[in-house]
Amino acid sequence: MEAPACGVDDMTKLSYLHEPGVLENLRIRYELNEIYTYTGNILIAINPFQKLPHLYHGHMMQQYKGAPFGELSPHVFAVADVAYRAMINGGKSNSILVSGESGAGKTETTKMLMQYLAFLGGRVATEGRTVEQQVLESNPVLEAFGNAKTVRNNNSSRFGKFVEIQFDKHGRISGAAIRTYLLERSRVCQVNDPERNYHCFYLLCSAPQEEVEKYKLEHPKTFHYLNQSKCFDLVGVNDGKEYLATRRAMDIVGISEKDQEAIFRVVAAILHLGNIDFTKGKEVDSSIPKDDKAKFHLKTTADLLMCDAVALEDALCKRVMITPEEVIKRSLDPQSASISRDGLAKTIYSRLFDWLVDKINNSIGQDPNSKSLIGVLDIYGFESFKANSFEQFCINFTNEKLQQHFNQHVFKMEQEEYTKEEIDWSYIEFVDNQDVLDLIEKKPGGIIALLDEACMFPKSTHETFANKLYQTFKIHKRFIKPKLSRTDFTIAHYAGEVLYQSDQFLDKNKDYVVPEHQDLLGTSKCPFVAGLFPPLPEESSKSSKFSSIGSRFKLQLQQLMETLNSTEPHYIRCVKPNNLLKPAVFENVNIMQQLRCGGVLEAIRISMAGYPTRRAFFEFINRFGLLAPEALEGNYDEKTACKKILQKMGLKGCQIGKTKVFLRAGQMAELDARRAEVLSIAAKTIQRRIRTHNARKRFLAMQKASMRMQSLWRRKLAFKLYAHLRKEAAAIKIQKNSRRHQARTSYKKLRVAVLVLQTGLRVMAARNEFRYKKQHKAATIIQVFL
Ligand SMILES: Nc1ncnc2c1ncn2[C@@H]1O[C@H](COP(=O)(O)OP(=O)(O)OP(=O)(O)O)[C@@H](O)[C@H]1O
Repeated sequence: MEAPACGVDDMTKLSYLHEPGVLENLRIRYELNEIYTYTGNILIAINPFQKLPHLYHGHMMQQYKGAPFGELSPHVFAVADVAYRAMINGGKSNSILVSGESGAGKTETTKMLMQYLAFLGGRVATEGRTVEQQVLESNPVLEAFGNAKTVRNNNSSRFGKFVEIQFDKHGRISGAAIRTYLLERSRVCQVNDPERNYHCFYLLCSAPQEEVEKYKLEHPKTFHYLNQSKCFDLVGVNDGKEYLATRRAMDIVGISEKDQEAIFRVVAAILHLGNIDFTKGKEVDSSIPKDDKAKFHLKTTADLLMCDAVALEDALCKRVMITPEEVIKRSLDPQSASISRDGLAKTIYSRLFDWLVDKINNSIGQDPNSKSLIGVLDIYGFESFKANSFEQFCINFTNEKLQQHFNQHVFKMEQEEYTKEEIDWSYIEFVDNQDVLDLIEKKPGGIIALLDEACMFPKSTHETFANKLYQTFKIHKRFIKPKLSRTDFTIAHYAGEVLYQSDQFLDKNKDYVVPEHQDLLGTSKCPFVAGLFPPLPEESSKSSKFSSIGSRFKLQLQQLMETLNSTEPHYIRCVKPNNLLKPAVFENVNIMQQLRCGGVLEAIRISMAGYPTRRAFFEFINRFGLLAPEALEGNYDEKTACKKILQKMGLKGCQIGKTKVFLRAGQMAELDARRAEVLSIAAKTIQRRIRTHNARKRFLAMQKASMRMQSLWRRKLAFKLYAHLRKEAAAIKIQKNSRRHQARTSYKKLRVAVLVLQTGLRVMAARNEFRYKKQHKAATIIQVFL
C-alpha cells in the first residue's frame, strides 16, 4: 500500500513485513534490473541470468569505496566494503557467507566479492605475480576441476569453498588460503543425461593436437565416463580455448609446467581407466579385460600413471585376503572389478583435486603475521530432490549448521540494537535447530555415528543401517520413518522435510583406499602420481584404519564454524528466479521457497517477534503527528511528542528508545489505519469544500456569461429596433418630401395654368377693354369727326 512504485531497497523499510510484501518488492525491483535488495544487513541477490556490466564497472568499485552502508543502491561491493572497513577500523576478522541453491549465482557473487577485495587491498602490480592475482586466478583452475554442467547450472561448483583472504596492518592483501569441502566424487564415474562430467575432461579432449595424441585421446563420446550422457559441448563455450586459459591460470597460480603435464596425464589416465571393461575369466568368479580395446586402455592407463600394466590389472581384478594362517589372493567377478575400477578413478580424481587446492595454497602463501582476514564462503544451499542420497544429507547438514549460526547472529544483532537503544526487552523465542543437529552429529548416537558404526561391520547392509536408525530415533520428532519403505528415512529440516534413500550411504561414507590400489600407485615411477598416494602412517594403518567421509566432513564443518564464530559475519542470499535459467522470468512460488530456506523469512520472523518496526523520532512525528496535533503545537521535544502520540493512540507494548520508537508487530498497521481514518475525514472535508468552491465558481462564471449574452442580445435587438426606426423615419421623410414635391409640382402646374388662364382672361379682358377703349376712342374719333 505504502510502497513506492519502484520498490524499496531495504525490506525493513516496508511498513508491512510479510511474505507477499517481500516478494512483490523483489519482483518490482527485478523487473527494473535492480537485482540486489537489503533485508537489514542481509543482501538478497537475484540472479539476472544476463550480463549487467554497468553494475560491476571499475567506476562502480570506485563509488562504493568508503561509501556509508545504505547510502548507495544495494550491492555486493557495499557488503565487501563494510566487511573491509569493519576489519580495518575494528581490527576484527570478518566473513561473508554466500548461500543459495545451485545456479543462484553464489560463485559469480563470490568472484565479484574477491575482485572488489583485491581492488581495495591490492598492491600496485610489481614484478611477478601478486597475491590477489593468484587468488583471482585460482577460480578458473578450481572451476576446471571442480565444476560441471548440471541440469540446474551449466557451470555448477561441485564442492564447497571457503576463501580466507589475509590482510597486513596496512590493509593490503598479504596471503590467502582456500579450503574446499566435499567434492562430488560420484560424478567422475557416473553422469546423468543431459549433464556433463567435470570440465577438465572435455577441455583435455579439445587440447592442441599434439597433446591429444600424446595422451591417446579421442572425442569424449569414446569414453565411458563421458558418454553416459549425450551432452558433450556447452553452448557458448569453446573447450579448446578454455584449456589454454586454464593452463595460463595454472601458470599464474604457480603450478609448474612439469606439474601441469602430470595433472593432465592423470586426467587422461582416468578417462582410459574408465574404458577398461571386464569379462569372466577362466576361473570361477574371476575377471579379465574384455577385449583388445580394453587391453589397450589398460596399457595406456598404466603408461600414463607410470605403473606396471600387469600390476594394474591385478589391482583391479584381485583382492588380497589376510587370514591368521595365510595370505590369499581372491579374484573378483567382472561386476566387482568394475566397481573396483570406478573406486580407483574416484580416489585418483579426488586426490588430484585436493593436491590442486594444496598447491594453490602453498603457492599463494599464508601470512603468519596477519592479524585479520576476510573469509568468503561459497557453499551449496539446501537440497531436496526426488531422490536424496548421502551428498544431499551432508549438504543439508551443512545448511543446518549455517542456519544455526545465522539465527544466532541475526538474533544477536537484534538484541544488540535493543540494548543500544536502552529499551526493556525480553528474550525473543526463535526456532532453534539444535535438535536436528543433535540427530545428525551427536556423538554417540547421531546418524553419522551410527553410519560409521555400520560401515565398520563387514556384514552391515543399508537395510540393517536403516533398521538401526528406525529403532534409535523411534520417538525423535525430527526423524520420520516413511510408512511404505524399509530403507528410506525422512528428516524434518528447518527448511522442510527431506526423504533420504539410504541405499548408498554406506558405500559413499567409506573413505577407504583399497590397499592394492594404494600399493600400486604409491610405487608409481611418476613422482607426481606417487605423491597423490603417500604411504599411510604406521599407527593409522593398524589402529584407526577406518575413516569415514561423514566424520571427516563433520570435523571440517566444526572447524569452519569455529572460524566463522571468530569473525563478524555478513550474509548474502542468492536467489534463482527461475529454473529455465532465463532472464526476466520471476517464479513466485519458487522464489518464496528459496527465501524460506535461506532464512530470509526467518530473519523477518525473528524481527517480527521483537520490535520489527522502528522509526527515528523525526520520521515518526512526520508520519503520525497528525494523529495528535496538540503534541506538535505544544513545543515539546521530539521524544515527548512521540510519547504523547503513542499515549493518545493507546498503544501497548511499544517502546521509546534513545533515538527511535520501537513498535510491536501490527502496531504500525494500526497506526496507519488510524492515520488513514484521519486523512480520510480530512480528505472528505477538503473534497467537500473544493466541490462547493468549484460549483460556485462554475455558477458565477455561468451567471456572468449569461448576463453578458443577454446584454449582447439586448444590444443587438436595440440596434435592430433603432435601425428600423431610422428606416421608418427616413421613409416618412422621403414620403413627405416626395409628396411635397408632387404637391409643389402639381401646384406649380396649376398655378401656371391658372396664371396662363388668368393672363389669357386678363388679356382677353384687356383686349376687350382695349378694344372697347379703342372702339371708344375710335368712336370718339369718329364722333369727333363725326
Ligand atoms: N550477477 C550476475 N550477473 C550475470 N549473470 C549471473 C550473475 N550471477 C549469476 N549469473 C549467471 O548464473 C549462472 C550460475 O551462477 P553460479 O555458477 O554463480 O551459480 P551457483 O549458485 O554458484 O551454482 P552452483 O551451486 O551450482 O555452483 C552463471 O553462470 C551466470 O551465467
